[in-house]
Amino acid sequence: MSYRSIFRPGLFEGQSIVVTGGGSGIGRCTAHELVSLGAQVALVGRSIEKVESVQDEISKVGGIATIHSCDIRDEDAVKATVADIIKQQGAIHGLVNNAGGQFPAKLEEISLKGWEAVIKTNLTGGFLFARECYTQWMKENGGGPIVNMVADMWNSMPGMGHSGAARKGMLSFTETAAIEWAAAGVRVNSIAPGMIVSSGMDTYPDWWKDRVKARIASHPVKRMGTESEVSAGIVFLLSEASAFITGTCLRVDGGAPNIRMNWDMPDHKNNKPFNGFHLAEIPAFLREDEK
Ligand SMILES: CCCCCCC/C=C/C(=O)SCCNC(=O)CCNC(=O)[C@H](O)C(C)(C)COP(=O)(O)OP(=O)(O)OC[C@H]1O[C@@H](n2cnc3c(N)ncnc32)[C@H](O)[C@@H]1OP(=O)(O)O
Ligand SMILES: NC(=O)C1=CN([C@@H]2O[C@H](COP(=O)(O)OP(=O)(O)OC[C@H]3O[C@@H](n4cnc5c(N)ncnc54)[C@H](OP(=O)(O)O)[C@@H]3O)[C@@H](O)[C@H]2O)C=CC1
Repeated sequence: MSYRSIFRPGLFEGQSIVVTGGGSGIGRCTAHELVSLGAQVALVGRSIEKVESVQDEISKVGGIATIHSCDIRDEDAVKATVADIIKQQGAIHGLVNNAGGQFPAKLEEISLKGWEAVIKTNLTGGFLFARECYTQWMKENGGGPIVNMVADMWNSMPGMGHSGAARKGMLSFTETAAIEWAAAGVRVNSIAPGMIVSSGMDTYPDWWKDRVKARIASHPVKRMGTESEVSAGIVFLLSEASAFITGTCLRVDGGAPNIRMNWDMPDHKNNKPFNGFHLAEIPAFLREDEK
């Protein structure tokens, strides 16, 4: 993987930045971006093989990455991992709380175990990692930026009820942490990618992938985003360029608003589908001709 960043070389020189979920997709891309800007990174994930392979890529370009196998839902494991990162890297100057995931399913098909697996992955795990980075390092050492991964487009999105609930919770956590930890010099922001081409959706069922493809036609910029477009937003939020920005959420979604609000307007007169959706799919209360 070869990286040429649009940001100023040396932007993160001498900094140690943690990237959870750094073994694939957006996390892997962000790790490369940060290393190309002078940082050393701590890569966290459940699978040691995945973070190890990114560590190899990074060492091939002369960068430094430490690797840490940890399930972010396990409080003791998170405490030990943050301590180990501090021991190995000597400091934590920033945290990218990127690890996350879910499975597409209707609400009635989600078991309690499935619900809790997703809520803990996308809300509790991020809280635990941020809390430990704060208490074990940032609080007493001048603070640092924290970037939390959310997904604004899952607000009320059918098939993503568990993840949407967790991500909205993470937005609220971001706002509260930004206020409580501001005095210690900690900035806390969220980033909300829209539809991004990444390895993350490889395991999703075909009906979901078809649904994503169908959305492209009605997307304002008619394409999905890239991992590096998300990484660029993360880098901005980690950098001094965003020094007065905290407690907010940066959308990287090509202008696609909340999915619930993003109903396509049909061509009523000709009863034709518009932007990929047939009239019959538009709820009656939105149809002008039935008012
Ligand atoms: C049109 C709009 C387009 C929007 C695009 C949005 C694009 C979003 C993309 C991404 O976020 S991609 C990146 C995300 N990456 C992933 O999602 C990775 C894959 N997911 C996971 O790793 C898991 O989902 C997980 C929950 C995070 C893993 O948890 P865990 O390892 O603990 O899971 P399990 O032990 O396997 O299962 C726990 C529990 O969950 C139930 N379950 C799992 N899959 C399903 C399913 N497909 N349907 C229903 N239930 C499921 C599983 O059965 C277990 O419960 P019990 O059966 O034991 O009760
Ligand atoms: N791709 C997209 O369109 C969008 C993605 N997002 C979010 O962006 C983030 C990155 O996604 P993306 O790169 O696409 O997908 P990936 O599935 O490639 O990345 C998710 C990473 O999180 C790690 N992870 C998952 N669960 C845990 C856990 N319990 N403990 C530790 N690590 C964990 C995974 O590693 P391992 O399996 O080894 O633990 C994996 O490396 C996720 O939070 C995702 O939901 C948000 C909006 C859109």
